[in-house]
Amino acid sequence: MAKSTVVLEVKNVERHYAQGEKKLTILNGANLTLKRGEMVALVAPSGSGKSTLLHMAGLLEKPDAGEVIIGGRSCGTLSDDARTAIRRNDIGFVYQFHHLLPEFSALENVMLPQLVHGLPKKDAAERAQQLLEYMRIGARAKHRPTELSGGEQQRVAIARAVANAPLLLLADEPTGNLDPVTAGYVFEALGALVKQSGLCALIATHNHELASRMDRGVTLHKGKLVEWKPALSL
Ligand SMILES: Nc1ncnc2c1ncn2[C@@H]1O[C@H](COP(=O)(O)OP(=O)(O)OP(=O)(O)O)[C@@H](O)[C@H]1O
Repeated sequence: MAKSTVVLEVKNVERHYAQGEKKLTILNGANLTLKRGEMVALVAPSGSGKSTLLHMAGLLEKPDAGEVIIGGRSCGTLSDDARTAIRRNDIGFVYQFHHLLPEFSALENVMLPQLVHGLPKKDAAERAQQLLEYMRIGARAKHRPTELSGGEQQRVAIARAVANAPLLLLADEPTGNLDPVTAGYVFEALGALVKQSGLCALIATHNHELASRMDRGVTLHKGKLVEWKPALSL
């Protein structure tokens, strides 16, 4: 990665969808900068474009205008292969539903991306175990997803997302499917990981309490990102 501590830059990003004859503008000059070690909440009403923004930042979709820069590389003009490589090496994704592979243990689920990355099995297993310990579920490493609680499954999913030491973690409602206490545990584990590893995270959430515990918050207003204040009722 470049020397700069800036990991993600979203610059004047626009995204429009066709709705019949009409043009639906979702992002309209969205700007955002994320630095190493930062955990930023994305709090905005349903349908305002949170997932759309995460898709742009995660190189899953291309903006209609503007630029996404990751680790100093402007991604718009890169080939599909280069974008896939950045997605695989530098970005971790966490979703509301964990999408763990049911036939594999927690440990194996965290090992898999590392094996795909070419890491020897022994090293992948060691790192996977370390990450699970870090998420305080090391003792459940041999269990399959169905033998784990929702919060435990989500912690495995987070460990898997950071297994290849990405620069950037993008999470779409990672605690949306959990009760408030479990959501708090998962959030704490995620926060500790961000601080410890120096990655940065953009986390879409409807949970204002969790959002207020992050370094800062942003919200979407008329397609632009503006600072979010915990007191604001959205
Ligand atoms: N491929 C698409 N084609 C047309 N419209 C789309 C497409 N994807 C998203 N939209 C529309 O764009 C808007 C923003 O969607 P998005 O999923 O980004 O919202 P969101 O803020 O993540 O919502 P939620 O909190 O409900 O998940 C919505 O009105 C949605 O219907």
